[in-house]
Amino acid sequence: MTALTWRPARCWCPSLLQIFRFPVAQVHVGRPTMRASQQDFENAMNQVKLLKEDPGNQVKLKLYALYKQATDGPCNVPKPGVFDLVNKAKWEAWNALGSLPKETARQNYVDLVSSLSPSSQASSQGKHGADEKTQESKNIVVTSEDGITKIVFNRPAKKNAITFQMYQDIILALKSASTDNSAITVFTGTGDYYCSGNDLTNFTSAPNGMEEAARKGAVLLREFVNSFIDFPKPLVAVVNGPAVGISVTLLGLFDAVYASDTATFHTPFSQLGQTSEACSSYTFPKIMGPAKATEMLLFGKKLTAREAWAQGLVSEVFPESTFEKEVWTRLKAYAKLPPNSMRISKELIRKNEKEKLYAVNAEECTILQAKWLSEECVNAIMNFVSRKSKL
Ligand SMILES: CCCCCCCCCCCCC/C=C/C(=O)SCCNC(=O)CCNC(=O)[C@H](O)C(C)(C)COP(=O)(O)OP(=O)(O)OC[C@H]1O[C@@H](n2cnc3c(N)ncnc32)[C@H](O)[C@@H]1OP(=O)(O)O
Repeated sequence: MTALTWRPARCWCPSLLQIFRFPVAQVHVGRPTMRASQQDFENAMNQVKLLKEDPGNQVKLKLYALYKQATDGPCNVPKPGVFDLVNKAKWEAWNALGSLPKETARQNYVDLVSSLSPSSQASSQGKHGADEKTQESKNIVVTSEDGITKIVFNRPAKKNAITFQMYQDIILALKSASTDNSAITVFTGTGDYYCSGNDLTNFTSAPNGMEEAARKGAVLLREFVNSFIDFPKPLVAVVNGPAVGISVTLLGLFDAVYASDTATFHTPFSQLGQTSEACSSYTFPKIMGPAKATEMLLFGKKLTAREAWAQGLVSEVFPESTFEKEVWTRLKAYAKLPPNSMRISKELIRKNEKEKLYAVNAEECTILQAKWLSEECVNAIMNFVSRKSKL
């Protein structure tokens, strides 16, 4: 891809983007900030002018696109001619953001700029080899090679149950993967489970009281699910074993789901005194019809991999004996496809649903925040936590 000209001393303004020869930089996006204010945005624009090193083509296009989306909203200008490479690249980057809300674009701009600051780069330098781990957490392991960023649930002793920290690590991993130089992103699990869902002991640590824990949990869950709604690249689940709860409902926001024939899909929300999340109250009826969605989300029916495939939740089922080999061979081939075409086609599909998905996620989190404080939920959690002591 042609390089873009970088003039750190000059005022950073998208119209000054020229052509120059720099390798594409991998960007470690900093921990997500809360909603960015106009002042944060203006500070970030000034911070860009002070950058001493060229951040690479992809980052510059990302900055340009987020700046335009935050100031002008969705792309509203005609596409430049095929030979106008720089302006066409800028147009495509901006257009790929679709109907991303201005305030989200502003926040993402601030997050991206903050990750380019020297302190953030110092903490990430020297750690990101082509096939090395690109994330610190031991329970979420991120590697990147062959054009694939792999995000692994890595807590096999607890069936890959998701802790508070793991939610935050996944948000960070998706932000980083959205701007790295991989073509697709894949989730999978270590051990015999894909993921057993929310760590139910998350409910037992409420140092500032249950109401505060529930409020914080709802904020975390909403941001977590939004990071899947917003993810711009092809997102694939390699379901290597049983999947429970939120690891199942999130599949409705994935672009492809490949399952071993040992995988099962279980959403025991009613049994836990809880309700559906990750937009599944909208995506599951759309995917499998209301009757099948009810059996899963209300009645907690556990599906085999073949049943999940028949209901449209799973793209393809593979024999356990050949699962890993077949799936990774296929994904490495897919990762060689033109990334911009895949990204833009995904945006064409997703942009029609984004606003609806944001709204569904917000409503589900509000209802869950109340459910977590209900007697039904508290009793169910206590039963789980004390079940082994009753044996
Ligand atoms: C006050 C409000 C607080 C709010 C907090 C908010 C948090 C942030 C957002 C939350 C998002 C909510 C939306 C998500 C919903 C869900 O995901 S609901 C589904 C939750 N998961 C489950 O209900 C599964 C529970 N686990 C099991 O049923 C069984 O463990 C199993 C998965 C069927 C496996 O059984 P088995 O093969 O018999 O192995 P076990 O011995 O049971 O498990 C091995 C060890 O792993 C531990 N473990 C497994 N799953 C979980 C889990 N989900 N949470 C915590 N721990 C889990 C299990 O306890 C064993 O541990 P040890 O006993 O120490 O060996």
